[in-house]
Amino acid sequence: MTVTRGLEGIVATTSSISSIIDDTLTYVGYDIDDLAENATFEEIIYLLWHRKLPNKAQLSELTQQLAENASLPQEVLEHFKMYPINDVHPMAALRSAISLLGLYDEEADLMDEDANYRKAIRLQAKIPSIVTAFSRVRKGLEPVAPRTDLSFAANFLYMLSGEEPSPVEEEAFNKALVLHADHELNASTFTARVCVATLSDIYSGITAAIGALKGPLHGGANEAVMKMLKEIGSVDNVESYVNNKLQNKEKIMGFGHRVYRKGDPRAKHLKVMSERLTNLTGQAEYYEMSIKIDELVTSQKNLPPNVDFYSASVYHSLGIDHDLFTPIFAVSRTSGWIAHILEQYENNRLIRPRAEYTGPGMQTYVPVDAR
Ligand SMILES: CC(=O)SCCNC(=O)CCNC(=O)[C@H](O)C(C)(C)COP(=O)(O)OP(=O)(O)OC[C@H]1O[C@@H](n2cnc3c(N)ncnc32)[C@H](O)[C@@H]1OP(=O)(O)O
Ligand SMILES: O=C([O-])CC(=O)C(=O)O
Repeated sequence: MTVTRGLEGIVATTSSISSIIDDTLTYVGYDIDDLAENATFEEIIYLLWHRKLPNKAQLSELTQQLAENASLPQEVLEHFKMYPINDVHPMAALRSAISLLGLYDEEADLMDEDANYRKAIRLQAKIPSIVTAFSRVRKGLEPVAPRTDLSFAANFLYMLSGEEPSPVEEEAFNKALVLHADHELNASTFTARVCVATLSDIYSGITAAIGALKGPLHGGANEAVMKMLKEIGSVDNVESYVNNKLQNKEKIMGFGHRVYRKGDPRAKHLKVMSERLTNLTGQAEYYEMSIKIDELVTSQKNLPPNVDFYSASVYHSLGIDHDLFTPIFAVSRTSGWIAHILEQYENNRLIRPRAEYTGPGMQTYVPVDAR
């Protein structure tokens, strides 16, 4: 047996959703740079699920379906009040709430294509309501009902704060959603595909994916980056902090990637946004610390920043609580997870690799009294 630790370089499936070739990321053949500058997140959802950009009528139908399905069952809202609220990480709350949502979907176990598409809409529509409602309930505030006249991005920020975002905030948040939507066979997407390849349901697949995204080597890195920036505190402390970490062979969060070698193409868009938003909100120090960390880690370790690095200061500038950064990643990535889950169902085979056994050789059972 040849063991490939971490499945590095192993091609485990075919997919027509997104690709990373020579450090270029495309969704269904469209360059991420083009999409980041021009597309709305609603268009991206349609693109990933249908493998083509929507025309006006298709886009307005999807937008309407998302708006109509955004409300949460009262039972899910009530459930938040039962959590040990101060101790619960929003990713754990989200993982639990998505699983719970499945209990209130009468079609949860229906596996036909149309039912799965209806569930896809419901999940994508409700996940922003879950994240924002949890965030408010834990602060003792009432959830804000979704509006039907706002874009997906604006609605999220509105439900979070209760105030309509400015055009600059809406544009930045939309771009962040577009950039995080899909990424080939990353760990959480692979998890979703492994789960549903047993012919389990879509709620189980998304719940499993959220669990995988939560870890700091994957989506959890954006929150860890913000923690690092707070810990460093000022530009003057960056050099000693980074040198110390690297000397101790500790990882700097937000750097490195399993697939990209020259750099993550999404990071440059977030870097531009970080500069703009930190300046606009009088928090330029966060951008200045970030670029200094970037210079040091890139020059000393040849490790460029990934999508999680500059997104931290972007979300911070938008006034978002730091432990909501990874749930926001999940709100966007749900579009990609769903696309992959539906693709897996279309051409399914159980995913079941092997392990090389390294335990003891054959042993004889000894009854407990004789041990
Ligand atoms: C959305 C996303 O999931 S993007 C990734 C988000 N995760 C992070 O930002 C966490 C920090 N980065 C990392 O832990 C890694 O770079 C990963 C997990 C992203 C990729 O991991 P792998 O491909 O398995 O690389 P691996 O962890 O084996 O690292 C290879 C070498 O680079 C070093 N390295 C990798 N990333 C970093 C880092 N961020 N800081 C310092 N050193 C690093 C490792 O220490 C290792 O060095 P060694 O060969 O001297 O032991
Ligand atoms: O592809 C990966 O391994 C991680 C990543 O960048 C993502 O999921 O966006």
